[in-house]
Amino acid sequence: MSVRDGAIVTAHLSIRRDGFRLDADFEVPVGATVVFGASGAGKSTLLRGVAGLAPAEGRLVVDGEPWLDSRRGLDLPAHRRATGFVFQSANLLPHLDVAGNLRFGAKRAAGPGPDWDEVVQGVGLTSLLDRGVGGLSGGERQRVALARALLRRPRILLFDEPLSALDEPTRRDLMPLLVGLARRYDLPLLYVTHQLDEAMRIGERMLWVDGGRVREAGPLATVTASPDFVRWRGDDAGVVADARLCEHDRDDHLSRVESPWGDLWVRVDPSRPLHSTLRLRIQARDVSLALAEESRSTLLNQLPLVVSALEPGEPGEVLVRLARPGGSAPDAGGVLLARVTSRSVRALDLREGLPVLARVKAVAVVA
Ligand SMILES: Nc1ncnc2c1ncn2[C@@H]1O[C@H](COP(=O)(O)OP(=O)(O)OP(=O)(O)O)[C@@H](O)[C@H]1O
Repeated sequence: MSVRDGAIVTAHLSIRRDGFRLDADFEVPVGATVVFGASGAGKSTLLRGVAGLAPAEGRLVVDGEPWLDSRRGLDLPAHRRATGFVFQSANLLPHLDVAGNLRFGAKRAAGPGPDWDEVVQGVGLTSLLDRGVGGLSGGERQRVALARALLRRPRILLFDEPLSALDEPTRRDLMPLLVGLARRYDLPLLYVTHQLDEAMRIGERMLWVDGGRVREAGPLATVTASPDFVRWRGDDAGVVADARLCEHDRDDHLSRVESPWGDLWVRVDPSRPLHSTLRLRIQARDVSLALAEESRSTLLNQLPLVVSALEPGEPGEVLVRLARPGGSAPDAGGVLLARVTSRSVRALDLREGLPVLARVKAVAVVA
């Protein structure tokens, strides 16, 4: 299937609830968009508005089909919107076995899409079809919910914290599956989470929802490096980027990757194939700055970069924004952040345009 470019979903949703109002304008392309924000920001409300599960006003077009247009009096009910919704709890029908639950989704298929065998195999349910759902593990239950959603042949996938009730190993297992499916079936996916680590692993793009509004939207690397987002995250602030695996040094158990910040040595599972893409995260607190390269250091990763901006951080701290010399705009995802003391800023006379050496103490391979 070809990957479609451009916005597949365009929305202006206005939803009023007791004491809360969501006013969300956004566009979503094919692939995984995380809907991220604090508890109570309106993430679930936004998802329910798209699904037709919360009464909304405004306009919503999904894959060329208007689902909501208040001015024309159009408001498709939930059962006529081709959504594949997966909630935190799988909501399976307890009196049916796995196959029965899947047939329930398939019966409501909204149009062309993947067939039974493909979904059952793809989601890893072949050996579970005859099992009653009562005895399934949490991860297995979510697999069934996912397959049921796909068999509905949706035009959009809507996942509301689908992994939050699961343990960490099961979450790790399921994450690539959840995200891979959006690409495999050429679908937009809106994925609600309030956990930054999950957002960083899952998302290609991010909608940052704050106080009932979409505060920022765009590629994950751009939104998470934006000054407001960085200020909001405080000590947790950092940057994320996709990098290419170039070389395994099996003697030293290190691998070289090409990242938008420059080449880095990281610890990577040696079975990962060369040229594959890794997602890296570097937290601002793990980057320090020096003016010239010392010949010896225990730090492996020292990147020659240029100061592009200085932003106030916590009292006595400054967030230094860094870019490749003569490199791309910050939007391109090549920005690195360093959290340093105001005293060090004065001591090194840090200022815009100054070449520095960014010493990276820790690089996390998040996906
Ligand atoms: N059915 C409802 N009736 C009235 N108010 C509601 C209803 N559902 C949600 N709200 C309110 O709307 C606001 C946004 O809730 P929502 O569940 O969308 O937030 P959220 O960002 O998904 O939060 P969380 O991460 O905690 O799930 C909250 O103040 C909530 O109390």
